[in-house]
Amino acid sequence: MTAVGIDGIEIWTGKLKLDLPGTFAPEKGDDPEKYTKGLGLTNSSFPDVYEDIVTMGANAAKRLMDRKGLEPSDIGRIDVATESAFDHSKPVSTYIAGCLEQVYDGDFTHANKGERKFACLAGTQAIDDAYNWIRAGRNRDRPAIVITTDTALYARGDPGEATQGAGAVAMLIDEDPSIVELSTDQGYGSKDETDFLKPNQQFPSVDGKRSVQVYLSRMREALEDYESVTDDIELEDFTYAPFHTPFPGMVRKAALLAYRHVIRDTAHEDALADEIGRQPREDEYDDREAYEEAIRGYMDDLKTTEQYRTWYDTAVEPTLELSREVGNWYTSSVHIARVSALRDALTRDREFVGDTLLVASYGSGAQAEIHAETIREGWRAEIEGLDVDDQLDARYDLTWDEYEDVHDVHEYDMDVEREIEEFTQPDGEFVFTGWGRMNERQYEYVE
Ligand SMILES: CC(=O)SCCNC(=O)CCNC(=O)[C@H](O)C(C)(C)COP(=O)(O)OP(=O)(O)OC[C@H]1O[C@@H](n2cnc3c(N)ncnc32)[C@H](O)[C@@H]1OP(=O)(O)O
Repeated sequence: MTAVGIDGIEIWTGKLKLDLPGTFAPEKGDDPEKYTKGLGLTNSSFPDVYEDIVTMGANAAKRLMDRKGLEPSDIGRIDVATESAFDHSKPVSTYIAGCLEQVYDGDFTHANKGERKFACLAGTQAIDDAYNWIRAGRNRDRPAIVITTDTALYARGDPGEATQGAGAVAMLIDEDPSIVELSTDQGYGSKDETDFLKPNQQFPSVDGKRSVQVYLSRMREALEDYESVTDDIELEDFTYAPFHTPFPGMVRKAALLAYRHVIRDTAHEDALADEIGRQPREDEYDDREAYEEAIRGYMDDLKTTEQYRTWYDTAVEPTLELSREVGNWYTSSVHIARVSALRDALTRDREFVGDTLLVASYGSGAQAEIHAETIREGWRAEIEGLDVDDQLDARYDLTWDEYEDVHDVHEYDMDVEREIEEFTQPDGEFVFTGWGRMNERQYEYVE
């Protein structure tokens, strides 16, 4: 079977940043370590006044097409995954295609375009759609572009305000891919939940604490489902485990649960038995409460063991590197976790071809999905070509007052009467220019 997977990746970060321990924490009267140690975040990216989900997505896609030497007529499909769409009918992919057609010869007339929604999970689902379309032989040898793009903003004063972010990832899905091949095996955990939702509103209604529990429950179900269709998971089989990362502290919780689950009844559990005992089994306890208490005690001990720390520091911690610097990018979040892992492999000069990633995606509302990916021959050149560090370094560092202005500018229902100047100069990129006669958002390319 011909391999299908991710052939190219480009990232576009919002061009502003908010320093969480330095600027946000003092305003909120919080200890800065709540952000750096608790949530695990240093900065959040924000869009400048001329940026939005279309400009960020189009800018990432243009970089991808230029890098890969592609013209619009080469592309068979453009899918956008977002939970920040401003149009209930016209998909964001048409706006992005319209931007790209301003700068390339030819057009995307014969490309199938769409928009995928399932909170932060939608990007992974859009990759699935592209994969299935290629596997079904309907692609006429053409690749698909999948774009994940979000302005992850919460209402001012909501606890979620600490976990905002903005950015886009563009990925080329193709046969014989350069970066990773996707597995056919997948595990799902899915339930109707009301933990985080946006019923006809821009900012989420979110029950933050519950959303954390829902994430963990759906991930456990997805892992069990994945195990049911594959051989038992061996930790050694996966070099990295990129998770959906709303904030790194969330992944710290998920990774510990996953580790406990995977090592049960294995030599890893036996190896830890002298130090922290064996995992509590439910049938050893009189009631559920006592069992759960015992599990909590075991987990507290487990996370301090050298065995666990070594696995976490090698397979999980490196996937959090970009997230710490940019915050939650919703649909892009798991995809920047994968990029962080690949960048770590590059830094360590790993012999990486043929290694496997265990990729765990999640969307509120709620569904988790787990699959494996195998590293391909061309990964190194693709990752070396990314300029993420330059983009992060170039971000404008907002003061608190500027942050409030930027949040207001991007709130759809707020009429900002005062003129707010852009903080950065657009340079070789798409920008938002205003509204057209049918209330459509309009864009231009600035040289
Ligand atoms: C959108 C999705 O992807 S859904 C899945 C995740 N959900 C979200 O992202 C929802 C949006 N976010 C939120 O609602 C909020 O930001 C939350 C719920 C994540 C956190 O809310 P808060 O109540 O402000 O923070 P909280 O008091 O729980 O502190 C966060 C962490 O920092 C820790 N912390 C607090 N102060 C400190 C400190 N001074 N030093 C070290 N750690 C600290 C807390 O103990 C907690 O860690 P723990 O959960 O491991 O105990």
